[in-house]
Amino acid sequence: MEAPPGGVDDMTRLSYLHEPGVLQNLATRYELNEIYTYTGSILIAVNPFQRLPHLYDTHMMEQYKGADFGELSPHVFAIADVAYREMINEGKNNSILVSGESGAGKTETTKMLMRYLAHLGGRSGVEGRTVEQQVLESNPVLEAFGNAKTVRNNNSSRFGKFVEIQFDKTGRISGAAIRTYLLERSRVCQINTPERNYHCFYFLCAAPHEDTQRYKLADARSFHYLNQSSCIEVEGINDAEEYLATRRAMDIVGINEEEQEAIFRVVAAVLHIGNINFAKGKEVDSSVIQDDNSRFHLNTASELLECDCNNLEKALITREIVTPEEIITRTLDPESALASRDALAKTIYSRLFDWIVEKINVSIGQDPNSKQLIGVLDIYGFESFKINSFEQLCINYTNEKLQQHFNQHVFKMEQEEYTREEINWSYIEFVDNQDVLDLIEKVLISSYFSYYDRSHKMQGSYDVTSKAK
Ligand SMILES: Nc1ncnc2c1ncn2[C@@H]1O[C@H](COP(=O)(O)OP(=O)(O)OP(=O)(O)O)[C@@H](O)[C@H]1O
Repeated sequence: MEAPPGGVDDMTRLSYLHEPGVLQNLATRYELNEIYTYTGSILIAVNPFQRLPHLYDTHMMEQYKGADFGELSPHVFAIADVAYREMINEGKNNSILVSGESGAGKTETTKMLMRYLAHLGGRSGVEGRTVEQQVLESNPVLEAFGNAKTVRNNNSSRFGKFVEIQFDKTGRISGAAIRTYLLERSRVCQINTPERNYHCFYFLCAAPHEDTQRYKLADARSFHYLNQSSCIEVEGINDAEEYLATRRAMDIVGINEEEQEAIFRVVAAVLHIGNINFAKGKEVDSSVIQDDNSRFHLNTASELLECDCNNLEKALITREIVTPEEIITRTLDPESALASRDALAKTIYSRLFDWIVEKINVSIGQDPNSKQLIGVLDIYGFESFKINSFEQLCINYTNEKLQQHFNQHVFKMEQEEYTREEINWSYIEFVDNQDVLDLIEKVLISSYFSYYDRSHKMQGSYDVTSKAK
């Protein structure tokens, strides 16, 4: 049977279900501005790289509300609608997994899903900060601190996110929780052209003068953590406007003025920390603050962090080694002091990010009585660069794990359907990635336990119960 000229909207209807056929079908539909296509109950979205407002307006939302799956053209709203109706009618909790490589459109898709769920479960006519409004406004805040310009995407999320939306008995949104995973910490200290560091650094450098003065900030180009890349400005992002927009979004999610001040103080402190340099000290393998300029940044960082300047200096140029008998303080050579400076900056920044997420969660509030929820998982896709680090290992392992879950779920579903319809079926061949998972899980888990054993024996506190924990 010939494929229709406009392609098919469900790829299970393709006569030949192989890679060229799938790609051809997606390309044909894309040419006609049809960015969504089903494969059974899965939705494939092809990034349009242009705003298509008619696809997501209220009129469109209303059309998909309660419509049978497959009755209308494939759409992300249809997926959310199924999840919502199953929850209401069958009391089933559902999670929607949004996956794909960087720049594929996961975050945009997640936003559309949340907007639709907010439309279904929102309270019309309620003034002020509603839960759904807070959930939606958490996006710009999280994006300011967790997104950056990368080679592939000007607004790339550098963390994974699971949003759990809770509903009350009547199907209204009653609470929400945001969990984030694995923020890319290395970006805080190391970037290459044409990428940027996290947006918030540039937003803050472009803030109104009285703000930059308060944090003793100058042009973004004067900070080491930003000027390692020649990319400072991004087309389509107005950093000064985004700074104000981020502040407004913070107001909505319940981060008050004082807390906002504290957050931006920490952001500025990280920039100042990055400009502290070291020279060789008099002793062997020791270092000192390099010059007046570095001392200015050290003093400013300690002022902003409200910590003692001498202690901060000591923390950067020495290392404490804790042994069972005593604490040994060792001086660091300039190279090690730089590594210790960067480690401090990364830790402060990632803790700030976690604090912001926690703050948003407290402010949105969870509904302890909610028995019904829909989760949306926006997780980074596979990554493979010229040089890959531990972060890529974790990201790719997560994806392999999700792939395994997906295989099991889809094949189980298929097999149940065949049994239900009394169709004779034989085992379906598929690429099973269990070997990859075993390689990582068995090696990592066993080495974790052997490390655990050794470290506890060393401290003399090893016992079977603590191992079991
Ligand atoms: N449905 C859409 N409509 C219009 N533009 C879109 C859509 N989906 C994606 N885009 C465009 O593509 C860009 C990248 O999308 P998005 O940030 O969602 O990708 P991602 O898969 O989340 O990437 P990363 O993993 O790097 O965070 C968006 O900034 C937007 O310009």
